[in-house]
Amino acid sequence: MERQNTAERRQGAREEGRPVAVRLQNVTKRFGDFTAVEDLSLDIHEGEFFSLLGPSGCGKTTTLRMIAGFEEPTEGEVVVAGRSMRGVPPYRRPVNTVFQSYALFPHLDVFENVAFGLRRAGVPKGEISRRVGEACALVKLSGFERRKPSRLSGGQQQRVALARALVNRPKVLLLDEPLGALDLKLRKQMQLELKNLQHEVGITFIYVTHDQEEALTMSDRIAVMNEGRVQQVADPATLYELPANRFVADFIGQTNILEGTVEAVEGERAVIRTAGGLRLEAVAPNGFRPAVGEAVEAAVRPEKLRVGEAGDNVVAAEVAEVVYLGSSTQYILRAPDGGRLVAHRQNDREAAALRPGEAVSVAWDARHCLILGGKRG
Ligand SMILES: Nc1ncnc2c1ncn2[C@@H]1O[C@H](COP(=O)(O)OP(=O)(O)OP(=O)(O)O)[C@@H](O)[C@H]1O
Repeated sequence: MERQNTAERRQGAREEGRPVAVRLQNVTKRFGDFTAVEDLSLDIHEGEFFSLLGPSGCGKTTTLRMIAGFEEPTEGEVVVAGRSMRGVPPYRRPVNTVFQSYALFPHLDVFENVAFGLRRAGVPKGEISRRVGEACALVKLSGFERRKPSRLSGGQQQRVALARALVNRPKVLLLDEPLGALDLKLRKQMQLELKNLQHEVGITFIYVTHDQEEALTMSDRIAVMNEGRVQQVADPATLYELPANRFVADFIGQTNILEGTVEAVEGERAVIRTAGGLRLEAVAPNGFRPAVGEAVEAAVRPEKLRVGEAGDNVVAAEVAEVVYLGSSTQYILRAPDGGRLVAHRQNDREAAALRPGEAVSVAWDARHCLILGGKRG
């Protein structure tokens, strides 16, 4: 817990000075006796690309719907641009939502789909024309204004949905898995486009996804959620390099978890003994200090494991499985204590591939082996 707070403080320093666009203050949402979101507090800043990331059912969409006004918190407060949103209906909030299902009007062309809200609001014709033109240009749909949605690709339809949300000039854009219906290649392309677009318009984006790679690619900061609770809020590199707990370490990327008992502690460094008798050096960053005798878990990323090289921790292992991944090869290794380790090695022409059954040594540095705060959670 202490580590999480330190990471948040560090983040806070970087975001300081930027006004808060959306503040969630001790927000809880219950459906009957089920708690979907529990005591959630977050500040999202103006111009930030902020993602809510977590597995299915962790409460991301419910959080977004409370900001949009489709749900009211059971407890706590949603504040947008300094104003409490309690009792404010969705259409009066300075936010707009883009959903995974684009919900375009099939009988209207691109221009009219984008213009729809402006017409209803009685915006003068000349201004509608100008603003729709600008919004279409932003999402690279100039020239498509007279096409019907049925004659657009999935990616283009999603761009229409974006243009429609941006044309009202919201302070905050809420995006609920907006790329979920696209194939992988288009999805990757749209991730970069969305990030560029956000940079260009400077609007706060709050993005919901269960895809960690997507969140890492696009976000300034990410809140990782599980079972209705925020686990850690940090920028992508901090989440990856300094996960606050086992859930975050497992959810963001791949990781090896080593269980052991603390034998010695000196400053940030600690020595752990695994149940199978391996002696490992590790670090406990961010002020967290394990006690001697404490049962802990430590995490080390597969790409930090070096096969056949030296390091602070060197373990004799046997290659159990070799998985070719294109740019890298994944080695599943059996350690002498019976543990399983995953190592990644970049492929290059010189390095001969290892074979199952081969005996190897595997090494990693103590600074890459992070103690996660034990089994207290
Ligand atoms: N109206 C509702 N009534 C009862 N339970 C609900 C309601 N809305 C959501 N829930 C429950 O709250 C939990 C969180 O749902 P939510 O949709 O916020 O999750 P999520 O993280 O967005 O998941 P997904 O990625 O699957 O959309 C789920 O267990 C869900 O079943």
